[in-house]
Amino acid sequence: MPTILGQNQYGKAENRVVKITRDGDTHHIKDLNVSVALSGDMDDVHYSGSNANVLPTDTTKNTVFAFAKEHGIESAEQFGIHLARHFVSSQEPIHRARIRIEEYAWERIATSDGNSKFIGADEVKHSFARKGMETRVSQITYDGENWEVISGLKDLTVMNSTNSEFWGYVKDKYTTLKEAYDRILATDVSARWRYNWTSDEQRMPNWEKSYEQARKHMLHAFAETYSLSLQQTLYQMGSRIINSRSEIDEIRFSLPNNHHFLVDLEPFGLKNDNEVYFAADRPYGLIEATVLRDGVEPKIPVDMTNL
Ligand SMILES: O=c1[nH]c(=O)c2[nH]c(=O)[nH]c2[nH]1
Repeated sequence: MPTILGQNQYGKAENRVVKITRDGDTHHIKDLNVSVALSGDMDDVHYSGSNANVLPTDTTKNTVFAFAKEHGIESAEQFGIHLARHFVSSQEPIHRARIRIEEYAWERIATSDGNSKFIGADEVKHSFARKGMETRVSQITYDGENWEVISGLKDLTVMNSTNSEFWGYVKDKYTTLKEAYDRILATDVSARWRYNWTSDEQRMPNWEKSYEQARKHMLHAFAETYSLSLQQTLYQMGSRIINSRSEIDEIRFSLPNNHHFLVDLEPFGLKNDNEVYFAADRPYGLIEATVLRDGVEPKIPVDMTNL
C-alpha cells in the first residue's frame, strides 16, 4: 500500500527557562515554558533516515537557553519572535517555526498591611509568589462534643532568587551535588494547620482573619529567612505562625524543592552569571515536617495529601 508523508514538525517541547535579571539587589523574574516546532524540507529524514536537514531538537533547546542570555526576555512575544526568526533565517531547510510560550506570572511578596516589622525592603526585592495558584483547604470534624478544625493551603508557589545556600552535607561515594552558596530556592507550599478550638465553650477563631494571617506570616518567614536548607526555611515558616497566632497549635508542611539548575552556556561562548536556569519538574526533593507548640500532641496525619 503506497503511503506518503503528510504534515510534520519537530522540535523540543516545554523548555522551562527561568531568567533572573539582577538590577542591583532588585531582581526580576521571567519564567517561561517554551515549545519549538520546526517544519520544512524534512521528507528525507522520514523516508530514508537521512539527518542531513535535521537541526537536532537538543540544539533548539540550547538555543532557547542561550537566547535568554543573549537577548534577554523582554516579553514572551519578543522572545518568540527572536527564536522563530533565528530558526527560519539561519537554517535553509527550515521554512516554518512555531514557538509556543506559556508564561507563569510572579508577584513580589510584600506586606499586606504596610507593617514592615517582619520584612525589610531588601527581602521583598528577591522574593516572589506565583500568581493565582493556591487552593485553600479545610477539614472540620465533630463527634457531638469535640471539634477539630484543620485549615491550610496547597500550591502556593514561591521563590527566592538569592539568600539560599546548601553546603556542608554528607558526601558518600554516590554524592555528585556541588555545594551551593547562592542558589534559587523555590517550592510549592502545601501546609495544614490545626486550631486549638475544640469545643463550643471556647471562643471561636475568626477563620478568615486567621487564614490570611497564617498565610502572611508564612510568606514573610519564607522571604526573610537567609536559608541554609529548605528544612531550615520550613521550620522558620512554621514557628513564625505558631509564635504569632495563639489559635494555632500545630502546622505541617510538605515542600517540594523545585530545583533550578544553572544552564552551562560556555559552549556557546556565553557567561551565565547566575541568570539563566533550567527549571526541572522532577525528580524533586521533598521536605516534610510538623512544627508544634511545645507541649501539644501532634494530630495532623503524616500523610496529609488527602486532607
Ligand atoms: O535545602 C535542601 N535540603 C536538602 O536536604 C537537600 N538535598 C539536596 O540534594 N538539595 C537539598 N536542598
